[in-house]
This record gives sequence, C-alpha cells and structure tokens, in this order.
Amino acid sequence: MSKIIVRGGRRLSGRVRIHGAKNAVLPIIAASILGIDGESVIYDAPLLDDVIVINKVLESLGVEVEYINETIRVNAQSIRTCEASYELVRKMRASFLVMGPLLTRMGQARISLPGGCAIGTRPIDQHLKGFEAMGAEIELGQGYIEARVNGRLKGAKIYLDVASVGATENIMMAASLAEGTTTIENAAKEPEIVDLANYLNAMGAKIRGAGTGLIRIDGVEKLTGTVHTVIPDRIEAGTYMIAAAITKSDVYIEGAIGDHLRPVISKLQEMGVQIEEDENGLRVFTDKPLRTVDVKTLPYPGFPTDMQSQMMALLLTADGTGIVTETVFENRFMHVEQLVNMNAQIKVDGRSAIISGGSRLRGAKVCATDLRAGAALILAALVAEGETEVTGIHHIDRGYVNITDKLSGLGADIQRLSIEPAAEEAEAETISIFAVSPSMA
Ligand SMILES: CC(=O)N[C@H]1[C@@H](OP(=O)(O)OP(=O)(O)OC[C@H]2O[C@@H](n3ccc(=O)[nH]c3=O)[C@H](O)[C@@H]2O)O[C@H](CO)[C@@H](O)[C@@H]1O
Ligand SMILES: C=C(OP(=O)(O)O)C(=O)O
Repeated sequence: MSKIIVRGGRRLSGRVRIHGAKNAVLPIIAASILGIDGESVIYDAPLLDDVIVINKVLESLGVEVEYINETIRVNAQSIRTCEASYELVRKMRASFLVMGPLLTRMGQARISLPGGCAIGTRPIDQHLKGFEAMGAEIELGQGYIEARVNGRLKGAKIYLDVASVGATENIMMAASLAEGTTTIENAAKEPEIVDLANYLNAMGAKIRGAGTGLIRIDGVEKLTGTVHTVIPDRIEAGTYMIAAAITKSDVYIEGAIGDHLRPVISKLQEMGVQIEEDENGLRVFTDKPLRTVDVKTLPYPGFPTDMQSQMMALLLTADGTGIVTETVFENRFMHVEQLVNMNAQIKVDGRSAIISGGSRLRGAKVCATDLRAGAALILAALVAEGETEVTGIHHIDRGYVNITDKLSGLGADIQRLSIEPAAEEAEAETISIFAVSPSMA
C-alpha cells in the first residue's frame, strides 16, 4: 500500500519517455493464445499491474509466459484449460479478451463475468452478439459465461450497436481462425485496434480495414507466433502533455505520435498551448494564461474518454467556464468530488460538468477512484498550493509506469511513500515472480 505526496508550484522541464500502450498490449497478449506454433515476442510491453494480471491469466490457461525488461515471450503451443477464473478476471476487465481467442482455437471458453466498475456498468453484450453470430452457443450461469461451438466458428456479418473497442478486438481475434469471411460494421477505430490487427496479420491472419468503421476478416486455418513492437501509449502521452500545460512549462514528450493525439492537440492549441511535432515526439510549452474550452468525449477519432479527467484538471486553471460532456461511460465523474476537495469549482449536471476556471487549487487528502481519476488528481496537485496526498495508488499502477519518477525527473516535487512497508514488500515479491525489470530484479 502506497500513497503519493505532491507539493505543488514547480515548473517542469526536460524530456519524458512514453511507454508502450496498455490498451494495445493487453489484447495483443490475449491474441498470442492463437499462436499454435512458434513463440511470440512482444517488445515495449510496459511494466504495469494490468500486464502482469493478463500474463497470469494466460499462465492459468497453461500458456508459457516470460516477462523480462519490457519484452514478453509467449509460447501458446499447449493450452491446459479453457477457463479463466473470477480471481483473475475481477482484477481487470480486459481479461475478458481471452474469450475470442480461446473459443475460436479450442471450440470452448468459460470466463468469469467481468462485471461493472467505477466508471460504468460496462456490459459485454456486443462481444457475445458477435460470437453468437459466428455460431457459438452462449450460456450464463454461476457468474461465468460459457461459449461453445461444434467445429469451427463461421464467418458472419456483424453490426455493432456501439463502436466498442473490446468487442471489435474480441470478434476480430475470434474471426481470424473462423471458417469464411467476417465483417464488423460500426467497428471501433482506435489506434490500438490497428496495432492488434497488425499483430494478428503478422501471425498469419487476413484482416483489412482496421482503423475504419468496416473491418473484413478472412478466416485462416492456422496462426503462428510472431515478433511485434507495441505502439506508444497515447493516453500516457496526453497525460504528460497536460502536465506541461497545467504547470506552464516546456516538456518534450518522447515517443508520442501526433496522429494518435489529434483531438488532444487541437483542444490544447485552442486553449493557447504551443505544440511542436517532429518524428520522435512532441514539444509542449506555454507560459501564458490559458483560455477555457468545451470538451465532449467520443469514440476515436473524437476526444478520448481516458483523457477526460486530466482535461478537467487543466480547465480548472484556465480563464472562464468550460463544459465537459462524457458520452462514452455513464459514470465517469468520480474525480469531481475529489477535485472539489482541492477547492475546484465544478458542478455536475447529468452527463456534463461545468468547470469554473481560475479558483486557486489547494492541496488536500484525496483518493484515486479509478486510473484516470488518479492521473487528474496528480495533475491538479502539481499546481495546488501546499501538499496533496493521493491514496488509491493501485488504480494508477494499472496504467502508468513510474509516474512519480517520471514527474520528478521533470522537476516536480512528488514522491511515493509506503503506507505499510511490510505489506508492500509482500506485494513486490509477488510481482517479481511474474516480472523482472532492471528496477525490480
Ligand atoms: C483495455 C482497454 O482497451 N480499455 C479501453 C476500452 O475499454 P472497453 O473496450 O471496455 O470499452 P468499450 O469501447 O467496449 O466501451 C464503450 C462503451 O460501449 C459500451 N459497451 C461496450 C461493450 C458492449 O458489449 N456493450 C456496451 O454497451 C460500454 O459500456 C461503454 O459505454 O475502450 C474504452 C473506450 O475508449 C477506454 O476507456 C478503455 O481504456
Ligand atoms: C478505463 C480504462 O481502462 P480499462 O478499460 O482497462 O478499465 C483506462 O485505461 O482509462
């Protein structure tokens, strides 16, 4: 158990390196189950708690996984069981992404229901609708979803009612080994979908149209392990862009891909932040007061919901009143109450939050209620008067590699403290069984 202490008021400067994308590496690890022959080598796999959990899910299925220095080697030649237990799936919703690969390769899968979480109910009906269209029989019982098919899944025409990232990925993986052609209409277009399609194609799949609303998958008989480098994390990059903007600093975000960050770049520029792009990353700088903007979250290429809370923290420091509308998740304003504890002026009205910029933020004891809420609290703390103590750090560890080291490397006054040293030691020991990195070995 840890907490993060931030003393606000420092300007930032220098470079920060962006790690591989959490939301790309998780489906890619799940897709490795499809490699009947050979080994997959996945480079730039960020050392995050979520990555450790999905590796454990694969190991529980009998897959061999080795994770050293941001490189994962997966050997999925033999699968022992097709059941992913509640103990693992409850820790991370993305574990449900093993359903598609298991079902299509093994003809069956039994996965614990992932359930809701702090940001919304997050149903999986679109995943199941896709599997059923391909001929699977689905049964729900005792907290598990069981899917079975006689022989191979059959290619189908699938229209998603919502452009779900997870459903697009799960169906794309299942369709890769199905008999015939599958089309996914109203598919999600996120860069992480494209990265997964590139990985699957390198394994031998035939996928076209990833990154557009219409994906076509011609099923093949066999997929084999391959070598792949994960794309940089656009949400981590966006979070450091806001760290630069909120502290009126000058920071180079190494590895950030401008094309993946268009809506974030455009909103920051509208506010008066200067951004320079080159082939290696983005320079974000400003020393002037910022103008407020309105922001509405939408599926890609719209403004990402995973950047909504961080953007809200920034709007608190801008001149004027801005409105943030969350359209992707129905309950993603949990950070508001915590920001209000820091003297933020925010009113929530249904799916919109009205943010009055300009009131002085004050350090407080706050709690990260989810991953991006935690990021927003740290960002607000960077400019708050006095000391902020952030608890609920396990959420932040799901998605940010070494956030305290990275920010203190840029000059922030931030440190991570152990609340109960004995408990943390035990936690670190468990993690080191599954992951060896220079800092942990
Ligand atoms: C591991 C990962 O990649 N996580 C990302 C992924 O989550 P995830 O894949 O879970 O998000 P989805 O795109 O599926 O969810 C978007 C919306 O669709 C709804 N929905 C989804 C599936 C379904 O079967 N039925 C349904 O109604 C959800 O409740 C939500 O309101 O995309 C989200 C939206 O960009 C991001 O916030 C998450 O960081
Ligand atoms: C909501 C997020 O992730 P997940 O879908 O893994 O909960 C996120 O990355 O902000």
